[in-house]
Amino acid sequence: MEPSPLVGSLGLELAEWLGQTYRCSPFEAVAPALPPGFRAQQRSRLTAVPGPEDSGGLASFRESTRAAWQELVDSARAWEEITFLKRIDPNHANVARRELQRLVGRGLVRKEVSLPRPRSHRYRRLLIPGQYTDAGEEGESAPQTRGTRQVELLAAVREAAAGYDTTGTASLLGSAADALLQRGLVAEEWRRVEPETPAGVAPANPPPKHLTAAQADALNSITAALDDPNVLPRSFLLHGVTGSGKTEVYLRAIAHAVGRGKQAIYLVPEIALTPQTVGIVNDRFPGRAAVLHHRLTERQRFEEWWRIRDGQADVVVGPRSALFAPALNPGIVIVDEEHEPAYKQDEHPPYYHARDAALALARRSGAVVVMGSATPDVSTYYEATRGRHHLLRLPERVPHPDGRATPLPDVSVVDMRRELRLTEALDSTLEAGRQAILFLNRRGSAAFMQCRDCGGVINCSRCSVAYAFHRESGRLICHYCNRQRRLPRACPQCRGGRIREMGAGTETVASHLQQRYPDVTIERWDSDSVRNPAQLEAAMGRLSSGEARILVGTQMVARGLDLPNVTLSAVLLADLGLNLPDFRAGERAFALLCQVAGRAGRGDEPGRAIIQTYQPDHYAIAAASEQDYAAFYGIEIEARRHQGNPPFNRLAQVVCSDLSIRAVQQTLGELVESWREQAVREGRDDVDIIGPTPCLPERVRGRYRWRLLLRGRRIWQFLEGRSIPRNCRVDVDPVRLD
Ligand SMILES: Nc1ncnc2c1ncn2[C@@H]1O[C@H](COP(=O)(O)OP(=O)(O)OP(=O)(O)O)[C@@H](O)[C@H]1O
Repeated sequence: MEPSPLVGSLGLELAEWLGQTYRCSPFEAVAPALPPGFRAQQRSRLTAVPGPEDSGGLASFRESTRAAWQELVDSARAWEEITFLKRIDPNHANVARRELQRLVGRGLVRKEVSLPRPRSHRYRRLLIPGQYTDAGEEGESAPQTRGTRQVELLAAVREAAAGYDTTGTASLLGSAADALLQRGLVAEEWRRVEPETPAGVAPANPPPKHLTAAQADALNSITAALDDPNVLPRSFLLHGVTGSGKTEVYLRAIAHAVGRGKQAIYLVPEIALTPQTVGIVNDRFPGRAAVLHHRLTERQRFEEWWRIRDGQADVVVGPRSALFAPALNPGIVIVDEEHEPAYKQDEHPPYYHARDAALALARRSGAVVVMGSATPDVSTYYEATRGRHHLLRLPERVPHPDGRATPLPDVSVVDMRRELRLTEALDSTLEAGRQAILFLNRRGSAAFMQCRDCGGVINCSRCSVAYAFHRESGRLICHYCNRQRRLPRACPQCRGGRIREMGAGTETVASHLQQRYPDVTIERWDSDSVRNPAQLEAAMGRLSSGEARILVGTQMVARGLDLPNVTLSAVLLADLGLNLPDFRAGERAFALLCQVAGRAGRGDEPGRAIIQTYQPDHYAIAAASEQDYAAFYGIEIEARRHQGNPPFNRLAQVVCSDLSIRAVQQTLGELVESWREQAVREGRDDVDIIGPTPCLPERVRGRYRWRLLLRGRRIWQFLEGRSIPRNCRVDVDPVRLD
């Protein structure tokens, strides 16, 4: 039994904020604060309620239910719910559950739900050599009296210097182990298993001894706020160019907070992609860091949750959900790469933004929030210029140890209509013994397959998008619903045989490069080739050691890599994503280009970056080529002001999804009509209702999707109390327009 509440008062206050801001139910709002997998971990125990001995009240129940209840009464103790349900009907859990619900409703059974803590420690059984040897045991004949399995096991135990681990093999060992134990040839030892925290990639260098002047200034401002709760605002935007040492500022600020007895939450956009960060935090706070990783098993996350709750971890590193870790005394929250859309939960309610939730947490707890980025979100930057956050700047890269400046890479924009300069740059980079990172925002071999005869494209039958082709597996894969099929020999429309690959993806690029540089080890990082943190850590190891010379990949390669030997970075087709019907397309492209460019020239040798594009004059590309945030921001903020988009207004999208397109259109048609009428009646001319329009893609997994967009300063008040149709979801402050 857990006597204290699982969610403390701070968690409840945050849940209330989530519920109001993102329009979700109280349970949805509190769910992120509950221990991971608590449903699976919870125990319900049943006791018969003393008193109603008259089993006549049971007449309307099944016979098996009556019998089970009687047995529960007779046993005079509590039962696990599952045991009781099985007695009622082992084959029909739903029927049994309904019967139980009625028993509880009638007051015949009391149900108590508790959430047991994980056992304080888990142990592993090891076999070690025993005190007897063959000779000392039963004389010379002993070995012959043993079966082969015993002989093999004994040899294995004697060979395993650190003890023979029986985990996973226990049932196989069975009698052989027992026999050896009995004869004293082996002995048992139970060793405590420490919770597994992903180690990440250990840092290559020791922590720097001195901060740069800009780092020291930034750190002083943050520590002043940590020391004095009256410093307002409590939030900082750390705007530092790539390689300016933002991480070091975070780590020292965390150490300061921890030194004052507080806990720290360090958010990263995608924990699996940041093994270097995990490695650094583990190195700086050995044994005191908890890493929350969605690829840990539910059990492991549950254990980490309790470690944090029990105050055994000072620093929690994790993705957006780590914000809700049960840190009882949070002193600082770091939001690294705060511009990343991954901070928005858009898979299930509550559709929260972790950066905004961190600010809400800070307002309620007095904690300090540090948001860092080389390319801050336009809205965050705007708020900082208006004094809502302190603005801290790291305008230059950390200089070399000998004091020489480390320049930002020299970026050239290559107009793909005229020239292809990348191969020469790659040749010279490899000749100089350096490494290169190539980014292409498209995985697979081909973006789509097109028939040369009729022009038809092979589309997924459940989504209104083309299948991508993956040559390695020889399959067509839908990147929206993951449906797969074999590549047909003939065009499904005209039966022609000339189906061709269109639009190269990372797989094609890697294979072309391998043909061009047969002796060079090439790493490919995308969600097809890197599926778990262990693979990523191994690949990181090959890059750090210099074994791999070229890295090709999707967005995974743009995030936070700090490899000093990389002197060339390239964006293979910057246009992808630039022309999406989303007002943030320019911002996304700018951030991505700067991040990719920023991977080059972080060591002793200056770097260069190449951006290939068909639109060299686009303002986002032009600004990225100068790595000039101010120039980009100046243009972008004026466009936002002109269009009335965030930060000048807030948005909410209402997405309706249904199997029938008519149902979708009808639902949204009626909704928009009634909301417009209500808005007029209520005199609310401050909210625009835009749409309905089809989402992009319009159909996913067989369901049609259309949306309404609300735009205004007080969206929240407008939505308050309005009912939302069942087939619609509301996403307040969306970061992507569906
Ligand atoms: N004061 C310092 N003295 C020497 N080296 C430093 C100092 N601060 C940071 N570094 C080193 O500089 C490199 C770049 O730092 P870091 O990765 O923190 O930059 P960043 O601003 O987070 O970059 P990005 O935004 O590109 O991820 C790292 O190798 C780090 O160890």
